[in-house]
Amino acid sequence: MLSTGAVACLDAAAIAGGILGIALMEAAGAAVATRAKALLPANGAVLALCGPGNNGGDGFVAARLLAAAEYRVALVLLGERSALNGDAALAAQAWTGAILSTIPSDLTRFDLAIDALFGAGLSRDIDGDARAMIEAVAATRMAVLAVDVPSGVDGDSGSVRGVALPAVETITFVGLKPAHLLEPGRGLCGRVEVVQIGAGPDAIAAGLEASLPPLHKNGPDLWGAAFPRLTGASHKYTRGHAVVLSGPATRTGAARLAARGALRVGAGLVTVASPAGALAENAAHLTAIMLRRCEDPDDLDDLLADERLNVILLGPGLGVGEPTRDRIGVAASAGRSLVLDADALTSFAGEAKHLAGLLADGGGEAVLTPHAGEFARLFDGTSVLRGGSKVDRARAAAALMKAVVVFKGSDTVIAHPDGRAAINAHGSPYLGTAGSGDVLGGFIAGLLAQGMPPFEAACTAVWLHGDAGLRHGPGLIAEDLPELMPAVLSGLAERLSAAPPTLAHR
Ligand SMILES: NC(=O)C1=CN([C@@H]2O[C@H](COP(=O)(O)OP(=O)(O)OC[C@H]3O[C@@H](n4cnc5c(N)ncnc54)[C@H](OP(=O)(O)O)[C@@H]3O)[C@@H](O)[C@H]2O)[C@@H](O)CC1
Ligand SMILES: Nc1ncnc2c1ncn2[C@@H]1O[C@H](COP(=O)(O)OP(=O)(O)O)[C@@H](O)[C@H]1O
Ligand SMILES: [K+]
Repeated sequence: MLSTGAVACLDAAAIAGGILGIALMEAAGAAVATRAKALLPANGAVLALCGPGNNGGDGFVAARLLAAAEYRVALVLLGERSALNGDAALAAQAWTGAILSTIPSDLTRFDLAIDALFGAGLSRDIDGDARAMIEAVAATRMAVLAVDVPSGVDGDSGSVRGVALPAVETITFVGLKPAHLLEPGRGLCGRVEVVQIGAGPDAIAAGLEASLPPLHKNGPDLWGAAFPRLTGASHKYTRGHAVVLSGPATRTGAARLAARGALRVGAGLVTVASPAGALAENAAHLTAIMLRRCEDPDDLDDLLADERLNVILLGPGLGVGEPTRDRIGVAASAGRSLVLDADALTSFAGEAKHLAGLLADGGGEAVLTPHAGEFARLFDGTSVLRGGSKVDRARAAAALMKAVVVFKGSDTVIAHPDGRAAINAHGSPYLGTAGSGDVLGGFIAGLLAQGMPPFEAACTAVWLHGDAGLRHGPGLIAEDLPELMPAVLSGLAERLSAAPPTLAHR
């Protein structure tokens, strides 16, 4: 993905490579016109809203092409025509129709608005004439086609600067920007289409270079190569052994949900480590998953004497306080891969640095999976909470913890301490149900158990979890998520064009 700042570098590299800026703008405007035609009735009426920069330039090009194709076009320019510069001025020169300085009073006659007010160059909150224009159009039922990003949406954070114009569709250029995936931007974009506008591979490489550290849209392209594959020689011990710590009696369900997730996603063995008082309750519900008594930190230490237990998940239903902190201390010092969720994170509220110290001392790899509330509690008092986008905050958290951070939500961000990050858009609101996050933690543990590196394991788990949510739809409860894995994993295997694991045994 590209940051908005990188767009200028990309343009400069394209121009240095012999492509004129106006050619890029013509291609961008042509793509907008093509999509507008698809949204418009024959001879439909278009309101083109053009801003003072190159986003407006794209709007002038689209307006010209639509007028030439016999659509009825009214064009409104924010600001003075004489104030237009560079390519936008050239695009305006080629427009021979009228330029209105205010929007027409009767907006009901328009079928579509092209929103070319502000794109990558939005630099402050919108007010005055621009705000009035946006509010007037937003108050109608007119469909809006946004150029690059809906005006008012900050391209890097997805936040709204004062006011934003919701779109049914957004056409962006060369690559996705963070605002297309981060809320509230994502919800304001409608359907997003990325179009190529003739910037060559060198220019795109320059844009990506300027966008470092890399930010990805989460999906199989990012982690498919690291996804575990079975061979005929695979057996349960090659698929890893995950341990999930259970809470006390009457609070054991979360751990079992996680354990079931770990097993279904492919861990060879899964053990629930349970306090004595909760053994009967856990035993009544577990079959393929093993059960061990684990009353105190010493029991956990004993359990971990078996080196084959390679991943430990702590947090779901575990309780907040000293006993949980002690168990985390033991688990961290065992040097295994850790997944810390829910109560494990809240037990270190305001003490993120202390937790980071424990993790560093143990030398194992860790994945932390806070939702927004847990994130705010854990990082209270640190610079992590100081502004920036959700990606910025996830990156800062990962750097502080020297661990992979999965900052959950409808726009889950996965961040690595080295700065690489991914935004997940593959999911469904039906995932917002009690215990859903516990299963996600289990998926991460199950993939770590199979040897995936933590960043890839976390990205994969988030995607699989989202895929399950999309497949199931209404009526989803957390128990369904592990049981959807056979279908989800078969679908993934097809996507990766790898034979489903069972074929390897034929
Ligand atoms: N390679 C690509 O991807 C290509 C990208 N292209 C297109 O270029 C677009 C980026 O163009 P851009 O850099 O000129 O910025 P843009 O969004 O037009 O806004 C800047 C203007 O808005 C003004 N302004 C800012 N905030 C304001 C506010 N709140 N209220 C009022 N005014 C405000 C700001 O004023 P200033 O801050 O300078 O006072 C300045 O005049 C990009 O989104 C894409 O559509 C294509 O043409 C082809 C190649
Ligand atoms: N609107 C949504 N779209 C996509 N995913 C969502 C949405 N709401 C919640 N989720 C996902 O559901 C999970 C909920 O986890 P969490 O808040 O920890 O719940 P719990 O503690 O009940 O298990 C997270 O993975 C989150 O990203
Ligand atoms: K726009």
